[in-house]
Amino acid sequence: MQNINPTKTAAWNALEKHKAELASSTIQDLFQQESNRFADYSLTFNDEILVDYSKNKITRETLKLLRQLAQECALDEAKEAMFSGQKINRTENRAVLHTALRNRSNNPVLVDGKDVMPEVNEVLAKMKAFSERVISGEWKGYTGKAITDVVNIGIGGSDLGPYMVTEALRPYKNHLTMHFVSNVDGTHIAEVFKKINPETTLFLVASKTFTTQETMTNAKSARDWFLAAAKDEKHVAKHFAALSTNGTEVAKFGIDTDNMFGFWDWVGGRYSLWSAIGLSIILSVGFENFEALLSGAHEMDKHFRNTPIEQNIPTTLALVGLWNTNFQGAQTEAILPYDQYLHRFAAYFQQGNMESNGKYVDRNGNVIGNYQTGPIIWGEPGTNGQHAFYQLIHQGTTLIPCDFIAPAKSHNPLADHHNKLLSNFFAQTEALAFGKTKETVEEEFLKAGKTLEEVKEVVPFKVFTGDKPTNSILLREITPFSLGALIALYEHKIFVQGVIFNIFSFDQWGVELGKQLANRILPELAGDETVTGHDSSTNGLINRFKAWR
Ligand SMILES: O=P(O)(O)OC[C@H]1O[C@H](O)[C@H](O)[C@@H](O)[C@@H]1O
Repeated sequence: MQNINPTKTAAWNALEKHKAELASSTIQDLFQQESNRFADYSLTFNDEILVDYSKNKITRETLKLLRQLAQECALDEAKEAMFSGQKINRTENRAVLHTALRNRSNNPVLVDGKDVMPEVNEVLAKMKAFSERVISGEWKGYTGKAITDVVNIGIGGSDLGPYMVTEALRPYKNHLTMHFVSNVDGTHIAEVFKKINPETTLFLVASKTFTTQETMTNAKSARDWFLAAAKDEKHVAKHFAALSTNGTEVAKFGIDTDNMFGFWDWVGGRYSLWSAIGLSIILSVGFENFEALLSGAHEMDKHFRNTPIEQNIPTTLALVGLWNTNFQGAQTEAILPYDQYLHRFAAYFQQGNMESNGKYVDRNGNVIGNYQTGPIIWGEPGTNGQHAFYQLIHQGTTLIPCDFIAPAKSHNPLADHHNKLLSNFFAQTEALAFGKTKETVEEEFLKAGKTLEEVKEVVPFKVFTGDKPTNSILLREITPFSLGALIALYEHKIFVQGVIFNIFSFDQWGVELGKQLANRILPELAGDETVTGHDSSTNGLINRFKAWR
């Protein structure tokens, strides 16, 4: 992977000039100039996912220059470095191979000269056998009863991915009730304890490192709660499994390593739902559906690796996103799924994108001064968002590019709900792009029998400038396969942007300082003594906490 400052490329320079030339055009103008924008600026994956990026302020020239930028930043070489197991996570000296976890072709993938596929397949086979026993009821708890509830204890990548997918695939669910505990706030696990029975509950302790404070604290409380009922430590083996890379810590915690499902340091936490961390997904929807999820992602991996840049969906979305943040002034990106089952999708990619590309130091170790790296990611399912924050997207002073995502086919085709839902999706992207002029507002008033004199004060507030960029991602249906492909699409989008930003997308040093300071503060919270070792604000807060608790 080369270390190229994107702003030093010829393409970046040309994009700056091009941006100035386009400044006076609106998205509406571009639609008037090009009658076929939809056909020319949309791509289809596998006849299952349509990506329409026509409602962005881009032209053929914009795309040509953005593609040139990707080439000048050696994107193809970086892609091959990732897929072939090179240690592109240089600050941790690790390969980045979530693609190997879903490598359904089984072609060898080498890390340090060793093919990782046999181990990947071995863990998959172990998860299959285990999940079948639990789902069928053959696996019994300590009083001989079958498992009814599964509690995944994990945080960050060991929670967001499996939780998001489990929710997204609810239509494929079996009888097991799933719970996800992440927060170290005792409330989170205490509320789950109220709903479960120790005799019929299986705890999955999901942690890549098996040292994460929140997860280990929750796991210990789960164990204490379980033993309060089961009494005998030997019963732990029937009710606790570990999903981790750290066998030593798993054994120390007291979980039978027969019940451990391993993965490897070349799986990033936020890219780990495809690994043993996906066991809760398998328990919820069955192994076959998990395999279909892997297959969907694998198809997207092949598309990303092999499709020329002009038709390459993740690359195109990455380039359009980069254009919006670095040349159009956007700082955030909203992800707006018009599908209730995808209600954690934005939260999942908040970690995916912001932990990967929220970096201010480039691959040479220099502070980045003159371009933006990862955007702020946020979002909520439509139409809820429409009644909450869309006001600002339509009429605020900040530009917010949005991804609208929806399935054509609903899993719950109730009366006309789905047409209503989708009419909102289409209408929003139309409204954001084309707006509403002063003339139209006045015309509407005239039609309603008002005079222009009567309404002149209110007219400005009813004008929509439009010219707001959106991507529309329409899926035929949310299936395990299409969901796998959709997730992989976003993962690769993040990768492409990270390559061009010249940053390391697969480390996360930015989360460490807070943890370090919390470890220093924790013992200070124990006694009643006044704390004086920090700044006045931190001292003041700690001391008031001690007085009030
Ligand atoms: O899976 P674990 O080792 O418990 O890590 C859980 C999470 O914690 C860390 O702070 C990282 O920021 C995340 O990337 C990670 O997913």
